Amino acid sequence: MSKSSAFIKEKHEQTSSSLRLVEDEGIRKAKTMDSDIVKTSIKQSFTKLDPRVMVKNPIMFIVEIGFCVTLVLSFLPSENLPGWFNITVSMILLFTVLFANFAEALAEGRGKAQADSLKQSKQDIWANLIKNDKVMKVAATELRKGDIVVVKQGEMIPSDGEVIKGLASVDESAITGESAPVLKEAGGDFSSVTGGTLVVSDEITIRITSNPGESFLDKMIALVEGAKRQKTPNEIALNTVLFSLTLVFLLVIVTLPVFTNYLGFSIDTAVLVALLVCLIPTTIGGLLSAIGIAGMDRVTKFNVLAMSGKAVEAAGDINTIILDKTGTITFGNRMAHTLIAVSGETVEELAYWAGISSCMDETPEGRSVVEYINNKGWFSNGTIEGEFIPFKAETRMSGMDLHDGTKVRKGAVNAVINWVMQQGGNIPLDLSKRADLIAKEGGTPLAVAVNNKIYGLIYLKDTVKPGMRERFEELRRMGIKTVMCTGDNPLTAATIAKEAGVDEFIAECKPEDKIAVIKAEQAKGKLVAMTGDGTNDAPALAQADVGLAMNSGTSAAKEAANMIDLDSNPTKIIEVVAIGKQLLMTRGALTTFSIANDVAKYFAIIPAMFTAAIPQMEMLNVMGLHSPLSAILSALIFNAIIIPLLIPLAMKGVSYKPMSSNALLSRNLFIYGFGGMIVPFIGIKVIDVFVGLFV
Ligand SMILES: Nc1ncnc2c1ncn2[C@@H]1O[C@H](COP(=O)(O)OP(=O)(O)OP(=O)(O)O)[C@@H](O)[C@H]1O
Ligand SMILES: [K+]
Ligand SMILES: [Mg+2]
Repeated sequence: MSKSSAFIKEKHEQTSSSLRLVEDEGIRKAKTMDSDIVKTSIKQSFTKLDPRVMVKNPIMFIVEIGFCVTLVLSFLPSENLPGWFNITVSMILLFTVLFANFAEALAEGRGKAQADSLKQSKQDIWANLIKNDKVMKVAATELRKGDIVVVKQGEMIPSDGEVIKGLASVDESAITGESAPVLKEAGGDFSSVTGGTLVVSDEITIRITSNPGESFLDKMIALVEGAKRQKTPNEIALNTVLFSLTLVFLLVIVTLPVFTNYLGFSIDTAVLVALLVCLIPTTIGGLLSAIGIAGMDRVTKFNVLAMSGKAVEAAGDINTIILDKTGTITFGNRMAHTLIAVSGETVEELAYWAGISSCMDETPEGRSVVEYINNKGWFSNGTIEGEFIPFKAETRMSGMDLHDGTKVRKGAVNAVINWVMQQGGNIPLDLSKRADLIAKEGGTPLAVAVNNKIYGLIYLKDTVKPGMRERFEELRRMGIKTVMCTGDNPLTAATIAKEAGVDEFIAECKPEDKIAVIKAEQAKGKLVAMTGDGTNDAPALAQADVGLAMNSGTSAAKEAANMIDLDSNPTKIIEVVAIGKQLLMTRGALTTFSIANDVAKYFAIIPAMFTAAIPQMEMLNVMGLHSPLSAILSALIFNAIIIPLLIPLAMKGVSYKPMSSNALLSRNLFIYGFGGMIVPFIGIKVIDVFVGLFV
């Protein structure tokens, strides 16, 4: 095994333990950050009182108006109410709004802190720009798409790009927080590099792929800062429902005095305001945006960058996951393992042509072939004159057209058979039997042919990552179907699919087939996630509802996806799905809780409002509250303090265990619906005992 492949394998093996480490470190960092975040959040709670900001959250805006109205009233004489009542209501309302603002600021806080530390890694970087064969020192900020730069050991990579020459280990900890360096090499799926990361060994030539201000780091900063946070369609829909409900209550409250006047008594404005605030869904109104922000933040803590909240929510509803095989389910370092000659050809002859077909093939597969036969002493790069035919997912072959007219190809067995037959060649009788033996072991056979003759097979070996079976089992329990789509042959695909425990597989997939599979699922009304790393995965990543690209992958894949896993661990889609589900559930649970809460508040406020005029109403005072004024204040205070009490739940999310959606739904309805009715009865009663001491 070459140094680089051993390195990649070790890296993959570290992933699961490093995941845990990243989490621990996250907790430690979070502790030191927390008190700062709380301080700024308290400040923010006041600055967010600005009506121009508040109006974006209509429910809390109404509470703010209520605060203003009762504040003004407290300076005016009142007939029925004691002088302190208006100002007390006004202050409780002010705190209700402040608590909601605090929740939002707190949720935003961590991202802002993270953005600050990312900005620090965006210091001045110099680049060695290659122009007209000369090297020039320029500022990284002047680099444009298409520029070619050389980065040496100890230098920062000036901007995002694709390695076009060489191989180097790169420390990406500025972005991923992971200190072990990763290997970057030209060709294949490990070629993209990110600006702001450090080359720790060797030297690479890079083609820049982003213009100033559009780099990955820029996007990442904007993202964690929440600068461009947009409400998701789900959030907008829920907001609309909640606001409509609020308008209905507003209408009821505004028309109430008409009825009471008719009945011959009047209700004070402060009492009406209190009733309105208790009835409108302030709990969820105050926590809604915090829930969304915290959900995104949980994804980031797992080292996954989600480009939008919409993607995270979609992950929560995913029915099908499409995975590619190489580099996703397997380690992705398909390496030449053995050469097998067919129909009486010698291994040396096969090795010679395998070498010629691969000497310019910069893919990891191609390089591994050259390395393998070099190590055996079968081949040395002499002067081979010819035109290189690069590997394409469409042809599934690569090779050389030599200047003397000889055509050499290696590639997927079927592809090479077709190519040889087109030139009138014969297919060796023992070829398919030997290819099948390789495939049955989960290896990838590549046939090697020269003109119309097949010389034999290259056995490319790849290993399934450990723990896959358990991870896919977990997905099954969540009710999610897994489909492996691979460009490899059906037999290899079947072996790997069985070993990894995926539900279905599709072999000999070209990029457009991967899209077709996704579209077919989507047509059945399913939400589809796709994980991949290669350029050939990019169109499918874009088509999927959730596209998770590996950070190690090509920039095409990363551009197309709406999520990037900085640790390049494809099974992290499971965590993203769990976080998405948790986000949707948390929102649902707190909405249920918020609306169920109102029931208890009716029983507190309504009898209190009417007992003076209609003594029989006292019957409804089931809670035995001290006095009408104490009842109203207690309900209002409960309504306010339930917001900060629920902040931890909004931020952490309700607990999630893999089970069917129906089971989850009834469990949550019970806890948050039933609990939402019981808790305020107790809460209001307890508060009333205290308030009753004064009122
Ligand atoms: N460098 C190469 N030269 C020739 N043939 C290759 C080369 N690399 C891969 N192949 C052949 O082409 C097939 C498709 O490869 P490709 O990388 O497109 O698969 P893929 O669609 O990415 O599949 P996977 O899901 O396994 O990642 C391989 O199974 C192999 O037979
Ligand atoms: K309320
Ligand atoms: Mg691939």
